[in-house]
Amino acid sequence: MGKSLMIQGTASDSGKSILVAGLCRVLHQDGLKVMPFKSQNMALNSFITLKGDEMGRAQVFQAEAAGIEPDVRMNPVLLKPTSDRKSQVIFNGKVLCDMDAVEYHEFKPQLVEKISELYQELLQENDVIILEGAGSPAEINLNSRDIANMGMAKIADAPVLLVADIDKGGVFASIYGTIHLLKPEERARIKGIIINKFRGDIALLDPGLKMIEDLTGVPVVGVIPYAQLNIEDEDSVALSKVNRLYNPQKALDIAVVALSKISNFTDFNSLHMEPDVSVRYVFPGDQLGSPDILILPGSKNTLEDILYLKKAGLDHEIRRVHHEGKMIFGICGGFQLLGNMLHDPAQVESVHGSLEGLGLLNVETFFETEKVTTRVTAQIGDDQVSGYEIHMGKTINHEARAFAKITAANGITTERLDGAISQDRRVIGTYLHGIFDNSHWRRKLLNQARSARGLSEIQEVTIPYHEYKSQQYDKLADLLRENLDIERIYRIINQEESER
Ligand SMILES: NC(=O)CC[C@H](N)C(=O)O
Repeated sequence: MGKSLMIQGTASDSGKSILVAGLCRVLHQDGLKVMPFKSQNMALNSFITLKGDEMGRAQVFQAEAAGIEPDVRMNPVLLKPTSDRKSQVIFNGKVLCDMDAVEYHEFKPQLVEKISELYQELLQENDVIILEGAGSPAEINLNSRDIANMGMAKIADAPVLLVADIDKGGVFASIYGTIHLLKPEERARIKGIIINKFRGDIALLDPGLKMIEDLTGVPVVGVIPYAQLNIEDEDSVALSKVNRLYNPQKALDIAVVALSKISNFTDFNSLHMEPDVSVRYVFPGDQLGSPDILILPGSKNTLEDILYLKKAGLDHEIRRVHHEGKMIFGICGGFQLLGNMLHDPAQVESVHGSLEGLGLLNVETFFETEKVTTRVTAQIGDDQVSGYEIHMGKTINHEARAFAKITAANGITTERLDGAISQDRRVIGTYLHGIFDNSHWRRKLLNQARSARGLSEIQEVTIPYHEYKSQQYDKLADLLRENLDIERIYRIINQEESER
């Protein structure tokens, strides 16, 4: 029977996901069978498992850090916001329906039993499960029906480590306030405090650590310095911190349009590994300039995003970049945006009915009520690539060329075409998320952009993305081993820490 440890935060973006990934790596390195778990995720950035189930992205990189294949049971509930009020509710990898916040709050008690059965199953299969909370456990208006923080800690009977972000300021108040807003039995679960994203002199911090320990009766088990690691983050809180400027020391300028409902922005993480590439995100009001490759990413709401692009004047700007002879690349929602028309008669995504797209690809998209979630293998020229599809839209290609030939979907051999390429070959659209993670094909595409600029091609292919990520997880584990009292954390996991 496995053991549990839960990481909760004093706020969103305090570093819970990364900490869970790092602890998964530490335990994995120590030879334990460890699995990440988050009962409920709210994110547009999702992933498709080998079985074709959809789950949150954070548990995917945590699973990689733990050295295991992502499994939908690691994230039973995924909420994908479709508008400011509604979310698509995904349970165990499949869409249940759209609900607003009140409907979901009413529905939650039905989930408790299911989640707890599933959790027991996972405990049987693992030595340790590291759970991640959501936001803060002190949302006192919602706590009666909580399944994400203390509600889940109770189901799992998990000791909790509370992480707080010192970079934001107010760290002691947020720790003290969070702990004191909890009920006594919840408070008793908190066995350690971690201060994250610290920059500065630890000698100055030390007296504060002692004081917060005395005030709360909870030991500080570590202070983690601010570190720059290229590790996938789950939601667009991370996107607001990304680079918005071209790094002129790099030969190729790749610009990704930051759509309002951007999904799967992790599609572009592997591009950061390339020595000749600068990746920047373009928000409304930013200069689009003249990028060598302009990328339109996925979108949870393509119709809303075409209106968003038009309102920001980015539609004209994207056409200008095309006229300048640059490459335009659309993935999923981005592919749909490039087409002539978007039709949503059943109001799957929005109430807008039919809208004109950017008109750069002769394709049109119809939104359907059934969602496609597949892991695929495909052929592009002589490259075999892998990727995954997550979409409700179906796109009819009137161009002469497709982008890829799909050869297997969810492990079953198939033959169908994906995507489209324009006549001038400079506009490319595909449904394949994760396409840039294919190192060999990625280099070919980058070389095409180099040739267009008269630059010589680079033959050397960088290390496979999964190897690069593995190195990053090891670095993260080193950072935690240096700055956390790992032995004490093991005692906490084993519930050997004496009661306060
Ligand atoms: N992942 C995406 O980009 C989805 C695109 C679009 N919203 C669809 O469902 O078809």
